[in-house]
Amino acid sequence: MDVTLTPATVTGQARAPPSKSYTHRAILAAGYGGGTATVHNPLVSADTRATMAAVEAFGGRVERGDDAVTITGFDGRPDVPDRIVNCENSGTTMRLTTATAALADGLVVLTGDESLRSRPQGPLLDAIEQLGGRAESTRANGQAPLVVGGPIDGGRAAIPGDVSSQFISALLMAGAVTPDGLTVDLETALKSAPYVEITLDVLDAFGVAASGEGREWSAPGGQTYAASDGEYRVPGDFSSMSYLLSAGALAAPEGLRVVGAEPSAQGDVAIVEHLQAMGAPLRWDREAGTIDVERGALEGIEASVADTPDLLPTLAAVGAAADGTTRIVDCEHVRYKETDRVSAMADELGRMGASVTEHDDELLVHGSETDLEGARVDGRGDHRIVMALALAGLVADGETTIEGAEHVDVSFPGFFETMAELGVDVVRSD
Ligand SMILES: O=C(O)C1=C[C@@H](OP(=O)(O)O)[C@@H](O)[C@H](O)C1
Ligand SMILES: C=C(OP(=O)(O)O)C(=O)O
Repeated sequence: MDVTLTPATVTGQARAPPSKSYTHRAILAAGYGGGTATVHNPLVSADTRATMAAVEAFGGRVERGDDAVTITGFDGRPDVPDRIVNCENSGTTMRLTTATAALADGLVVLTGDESLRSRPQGPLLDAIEQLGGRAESTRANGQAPLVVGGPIDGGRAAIPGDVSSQFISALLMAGAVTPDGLTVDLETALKSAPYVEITLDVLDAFGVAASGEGREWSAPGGQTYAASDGEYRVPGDFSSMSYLLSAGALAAPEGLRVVGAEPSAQGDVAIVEHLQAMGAPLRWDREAGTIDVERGALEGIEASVADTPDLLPTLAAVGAAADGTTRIVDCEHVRYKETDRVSAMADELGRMGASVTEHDDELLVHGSETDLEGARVDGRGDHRIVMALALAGLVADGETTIEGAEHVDVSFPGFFETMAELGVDVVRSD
């Protein structure tokens, strides 16, 4: 599906979708449990449905209700699935459940779509082998399809910290139910570190201890996952909110309110400070969970995405409409996502007339709203590229057509409906 946008102003109120990262972890944590847990306010999207299906494949039961998912877990001992585990487009699902597979007494086959089959899994496979499990890439290239099995008892594994934090999250989640517990030694400094904090936050809510700092992270073994009173509530998603808040900063002369913005461990709350630093009037009432933002005279900033890789497409798009240079640094790991997002944003914003310079670990966007021109752009089959290009389309001169707009279903299924409710003319075509 293509979506065509014309310049617009936005106003009114929008609800933040539930957090994708918290939802994945809550569903899998409940899956590791022995009893039943209800996850309230879950994100139901293509990626989280893949995690639900994986929990079912490992022997859990997942029932979807109104604004809740009820899960009966497999009690720390996953079945050997009678089917492949299809992680679709979701890196989080594949990494988290590859470690689950290492607990199975047999072999598990994990795969995904073309994008996921090109993303790095090698360090996690090596770690599982160090722990005595079997972990292979069928093409011997460190990518899915994967064949993984165990059961591992725990132990100690060394792994790089700068490819994906999901490897560490995965090993801690699985390590807690091993007999011996699991310690991860990082060979390089951790990137995307707040996502490991999200993991610890969810584990804590399920009564599971894990800890670490710097280069050593561990989960004692023999633990049981159980949510307090069998209930867990997912907070709002700040990566998804980054598009709504940026739409306000770019195009809401009368202001825009985002609700569902309660504080949590998400590193992507940094979008609030980035937009303020760029000059957008923005107020976050943490108690009420509301953020009010208005259009501002935006100027370029320097921002590190070491901890917040998913903000790169948003920052690049806003930077393209801000005056001066936006310098996005520490971004090499953003190349290992659904697509190489550094080069995708450089190319697609370039098609809209922006001047963008790409380096290995840095993206320089030389912005000016008056230079952006509507164009036909490729969403690269990547939800975040689609949503970021929609932001540029709000302020570009003329029509912007985004190809592959349906991919927003991965993390923010109602994105274009929300934009339309805020006043944007969204025209869909095949
Ligand atoms: O654990 C998670 O929920 C995520 C971790 C990050 O990936 P990396 O740790 O691979 O950078 C992030 O980009 C992804 O969208 C979600
Ligand atoms: C990279 C992302 O997710 P995942 O790694 O789960 O595919 C994302 O949501 O931007």
